[in-house]
Formats: sequence, structure tokens, C-alpha cells
Amino acid sequence: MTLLTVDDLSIEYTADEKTIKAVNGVSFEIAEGERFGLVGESGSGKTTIAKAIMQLLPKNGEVTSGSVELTNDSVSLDLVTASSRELQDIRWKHLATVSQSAMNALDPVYTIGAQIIEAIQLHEDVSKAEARERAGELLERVGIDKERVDSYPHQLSGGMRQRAMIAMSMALEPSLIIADEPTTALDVITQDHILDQIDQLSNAVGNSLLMITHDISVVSETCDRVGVMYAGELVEVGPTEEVFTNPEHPYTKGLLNAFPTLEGESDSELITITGEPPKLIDVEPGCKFMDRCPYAEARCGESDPALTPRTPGREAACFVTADGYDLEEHYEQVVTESEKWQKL
Ligand SMILES: Nc1ncnc2c1ncn2[C@@H]1O[C@H](COP(=O)(O)OP(=O)(O)OP(=O)(O)O)[C@@H](O)[C@H]1O
Repeated sequence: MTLLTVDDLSIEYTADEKTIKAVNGVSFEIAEGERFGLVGESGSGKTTIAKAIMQLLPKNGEVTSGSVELTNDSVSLDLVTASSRELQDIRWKHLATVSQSAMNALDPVYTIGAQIIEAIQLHEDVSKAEARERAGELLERVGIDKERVDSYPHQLSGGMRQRAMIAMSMALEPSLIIADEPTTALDVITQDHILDQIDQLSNAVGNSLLMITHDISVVSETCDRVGVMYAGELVEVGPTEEVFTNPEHPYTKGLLNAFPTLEGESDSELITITGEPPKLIDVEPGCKFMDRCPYAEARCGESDPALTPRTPGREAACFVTADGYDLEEHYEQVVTESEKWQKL
């Protein structure tokens, strides 16, 4: 059953009297128990989507169209129009978040335990002693000694704080966890541990996951399906393994080329996408990736390709692959030497 339905979501910011079209007509679904990743380079609109889902957009940000339905046996709510009371009711129990910066999310004046206990007691009728016991168990599950319930956030290392956040987000076994760059600020080994813990805990709880990251290896380790974002739009959606082995959008292919191989082989060439994403002010007609795309044709400048179905379960927004061309084969035929991806 579908748990989250994001339908035609558009979000704008206003800054210096200009309108920034940060998210433009994005639609995707997450099934119960499914892990979905949103991936794309900085500024593509991923965090804006996460903030809209949580109703945490800053004052200058506004959802201009679309809906975000959260639906299961006990909830049916459009998160865009829900009241703060309705949101408070589902927070922790149905919707929890692990954010980019745990230090900001954890309140510095309360102990870790006090914050987890409060979340538990807000939603469940349990004694403080029971909630404290559960907080300790949760911390142990993420590899933190349960004595640490009485520590303040600043007394923990960055990695421990992030794990404490994960423990807290899982405290009420929420239906959906939104993890926005949960490992970005951490060293590689801690990153691996944290991803393992998100994986194990969400397996145990059986919840859905929306993983937001610029790092395709994080998506490939944790997600069943992936949506690739570029300049505020979804340009490709499908099962992670299929999308990463046989991309249907040139931007996805570019992203993959720019990363070391997912298996960690070091002898492959890294190839970068030249140029920069467009500014999202006064948006021109046509495909937003056109200026950076080695496959671009005249028609790509005339209208913006819509996300269209490909093989079952897959969608991409590209005229070239919609015509059935395979990006790998087509590359040698159409792309001149000067237009090829640049080798690093
Ligand atoms: N508060 C804001 N005011 C004005 N513009 C903003 C604001 N926040 C984000 N933007 C703009 O909206 C667009 C999308 O940004 P967003 O942070 O959602 O992207 P992202 O893919 O999550 O990138 P990152 O990983 O760097 O956070 C960008 O052009 C960004 O500059």
C-alpha cells in the first residue's frame, strides 16, 4: 500500500524581490516499508521537498501547488495543508526526521534521555521509568552505552549525536522516516556505521524511508528505489539497481560517471559534468539540463521533457531516451570529442 504520495509539488522562495522556483511539479510515491532515495547535486531542491513535507519551510518559502498525502490504517492527511495540531499528533508516531545537523535538532539544554522520554510520553501512556528504560534500550541499539541517557548533546561526539538522533527518531516506530543527508558531516567509517544502523533499525521496525542525499553510494546502500533530481525537477525514477546500471537520463549517467564505482574499484575514470545548474529565476523553456548535456538536440530547447514511463517501474524525462536510444550506444554516434564528459 502507498504510504506517501507527493503529487505535482511546486515550491518557491522569494529573495531580493526575485522568485526562485526551487521545486517544480515533482511527483513520487513511497510504499509502506519501502526505502526511497532522492539524489541530486546541491541546490536541486531535495531539502526543500523534505522541509515542505515536515512543514518546516522558512518564511520566504511557499508551496505553490500540489499535495503530500500520508495515508495508512490510522492516518490520512495532506501534509501541505495540515494544521500544526494535526502535524503534532503524527510527529514521531508516523513521521520522524533525522536531519543534516543533529546538533541543531537536539535541544542543547536537555539530556538526550529527557528528549527521548518526552517524545515517548507525548504519544504513549507509559510511566517515566518505563520511558527511561526504553530510551536506554534505544541508545544501546545504536551502539551508545545506556548510561549516556543522562548526557547532554554537547557531551557526545558528532557521530554519537547522530546516532542518538536516529534512536530518537525510531522511538515510536514511525511509519516514515525522513533522513536528510544523515551522514554528510561524519567521517567515512562513522558514515558506514550510521547507515548500517538506519538500515537495521528500519528493517526491525519495518517503516518507510525517504533518504535525501547527494551521494549515490548512500542511495545504493540503503534504498529500493531512487528519484534523481535536477534543477528542481525529478528527471528519473526507478529501482535503484536498474537506474544505476542502466540510466535513462543523461544527468543520471553524468552523476554516475562522476562518482568512484559503487563497488569501490579505483581504476575507472572519473568524468565530470561540465557547467553549472541553471539559476532557478526566470526559468527558460526547454530541458534544464540542456546546456550541460552532451546528447542535447534542438528540440530539447523548445519544451521541457516530462517524466514519462519507460520499462515497468521506471520513468525518465528525456526526449532522446524516450525515442528508444540507449545512452551508452548513442554516445559514440552523436557526441563530438569536444562535447564529451570531461575526464577528471
Ligand atoms: N531559504 C531560502 N531562500 C532562498 N532560496 C533558497 C532557500 N533555501 C534554498 N533556496 C534555493 O532553493 C533551491 C533548492 O535548494 P535546496 O536546499 O532544496 O537544494 P538541495 O538539493 O537540498 O541542496 P543541498 O544539498 O545543498 O541542501 C536552490 O536554488 C537554493 O539556492
